[in-house]
Amino acid sequence: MTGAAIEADGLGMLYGRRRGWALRDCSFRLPAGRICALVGPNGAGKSTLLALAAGLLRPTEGTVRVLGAADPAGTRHRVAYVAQDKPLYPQLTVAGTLRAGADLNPGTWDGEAAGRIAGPLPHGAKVRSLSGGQRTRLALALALGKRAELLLLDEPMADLDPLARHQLMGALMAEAADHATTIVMSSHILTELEGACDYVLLVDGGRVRLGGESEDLVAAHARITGQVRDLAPHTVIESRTTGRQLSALVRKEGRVDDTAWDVTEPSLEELLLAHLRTPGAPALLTPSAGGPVPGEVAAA
Ligand SMILES: Nc1ncnc2c1ncn2[C@@H]1O[C@H](COP(=O)(O)OP(=O)(O)OP(=O)(O)O)[C@@H](O)[C@H]1O
Repeated sequence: MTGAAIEADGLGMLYGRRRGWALRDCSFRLPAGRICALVGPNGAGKSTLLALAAGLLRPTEGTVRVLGAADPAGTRHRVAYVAQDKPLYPQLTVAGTLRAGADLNPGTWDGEAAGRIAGPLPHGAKVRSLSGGQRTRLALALALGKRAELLLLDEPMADLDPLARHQLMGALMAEAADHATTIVMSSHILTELEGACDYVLLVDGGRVRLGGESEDLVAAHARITGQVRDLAPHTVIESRTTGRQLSALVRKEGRVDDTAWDVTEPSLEELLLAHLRTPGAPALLTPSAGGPVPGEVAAA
């Protein structure tokens, strides 16, 4: 098994007693080299999880190991974190910001990578005069220039125009492929993540609900349509009946009887939406994400 970029064990975060848990009982593993989509509704705990992994918050309970280190704060030089509000020094120019990136990362700074991302920006302009999307581009340029092993990106594409989004997503993918960089990217744009990410963590209500390779998570489910009948032994994530017709998304327990139903594979977006609509659906982690290895539970 490859090394883990992030390993969380019973991770919990309470900002204040009256606010309730932002994150609770989170245990999962993210193998190194993956491009992971971090999805979930507003307030699910995505930013909290990223800030814990970046070592900017200390967990209230449990642990999070990052690149093998027990204290994520001690591994910041190997991690680049782009927060949702893209904090930058407003009085610096674009060129000055890139120079600061080089000064702060001696020996590892990749000026060419940063330059490729920052290219379209007005280099003499002060950061405070940049639009939201331009600031995002600059923050991503700093993150890529750092040549980090792990990129933690909190809704990086939210304020980019579609062309910039497409281009920057391509640049991130190229970075990941060339340098085996692990990327964790939170986003609400499920269609965009589908083509780009090979790993998924779905967080809801402060807990990890789905975790693993996108392909394996999709393959563990089926969309079935046909005459209304008992769906056991499969776990129903959501279902709808119209007259005698049934349409359901199920988690497969063994083979689905395709003589009785039309069986198709759901898209990743369909799968995520179904789980978001059904907060009570049981959690599923694939073995690489720390879930049980098939057969092991029965043998135990
Ligand atoms: N600094 C903070 N102080 C107090 N509560 C906080 C703080 N940051 C987040 N929270 C609370 O923790 C919970 C999780 O918030 P978080 O920002 O991690 O969610 P999120 O999934 O990133 O949401 P969004 O998709 O809206 O960005 C929410 O209830 C939020 O109100």
